[in-house]
Amino acid sequence: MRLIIREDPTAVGEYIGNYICKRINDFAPTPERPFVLGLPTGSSPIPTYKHLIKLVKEGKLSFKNVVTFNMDEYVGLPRDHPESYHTFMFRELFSHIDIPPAQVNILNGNVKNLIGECKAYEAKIKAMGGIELFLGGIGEDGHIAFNEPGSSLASRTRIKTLAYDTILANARFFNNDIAAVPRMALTVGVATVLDSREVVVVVTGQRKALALSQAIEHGVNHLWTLSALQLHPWGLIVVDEDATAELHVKTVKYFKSIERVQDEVEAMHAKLQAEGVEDDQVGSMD
Ligand SMILES: O=P(O)(O)OC[C@H]1O[C@](O)(CO)[C@@H](O)[C@@H]1O
Repeated sequence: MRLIIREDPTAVGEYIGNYICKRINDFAPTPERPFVLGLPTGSSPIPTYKHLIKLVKEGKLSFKNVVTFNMDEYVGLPRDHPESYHTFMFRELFSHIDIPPAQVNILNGNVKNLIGECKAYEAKIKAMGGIELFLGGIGEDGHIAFNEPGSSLASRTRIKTLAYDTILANARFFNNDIAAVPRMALTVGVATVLDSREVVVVVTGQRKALALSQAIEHGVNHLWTLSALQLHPWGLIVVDEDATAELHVKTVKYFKSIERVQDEVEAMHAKLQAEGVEDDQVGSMD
């Protein structure tokens, strides 16, 4: 796992936006072989989305051959509600880029058969050949997507009852009316995220600092589901200075030293891939 530290949320968004841009361009997607991208909602990814929009407008990036799968959606909130994740994604990203709407996948929390919806979502991800890069956000309790504390680390897309902490945190999007926040969501599972070939997680702000330290300085456990990223060979967390507030100085120093050689490792990885060496022979970048 790698940890990249940037000054503030804007710099974090620029880093992740450029990173995703490079991954998509290196992949050279076509209609027959699209780049499959997982995406989150929340306030943390907004600077990344702003930067991706800028790159598309500058002609440096195209989503024409990108297929997206969102992490989660509330249950029972109308699709056109201003706080549905469907509305959020079109408002913050999809309406400003060149992605064909048919290539956007977002769970539908308004169907009768919610279990069927979740199974079909997993099947569609599989049919697309799996997710190339999953960008994720976390909650203050360390949940990734809506995999609340106590979620199985082997979980798949399913219905999830939101933790009270999450309902409180998300009330800010519902005029601080706790009663207006949906109680349930559909979410990809921890295992769905870990199945992706690469996972990038954005963590900004001091209120996420405890979750970050629990996820990277302690063992893998189901109470801080982001900690499962330790099991992934290609995990990257990009944070701002505020989010490092609970980390040990030696942890910060360690990851900063890794970043210094990051470019060399990436160059080596690209060279080995060009020579046809499989990913698992290359090893991780931690
Ligand atoms: O970035 P914010 O606003 O803290 O929101 C994070 C929330 O968004 C989510 O990514 C929901 O998809 C959750 O992981 C988390 O609850």
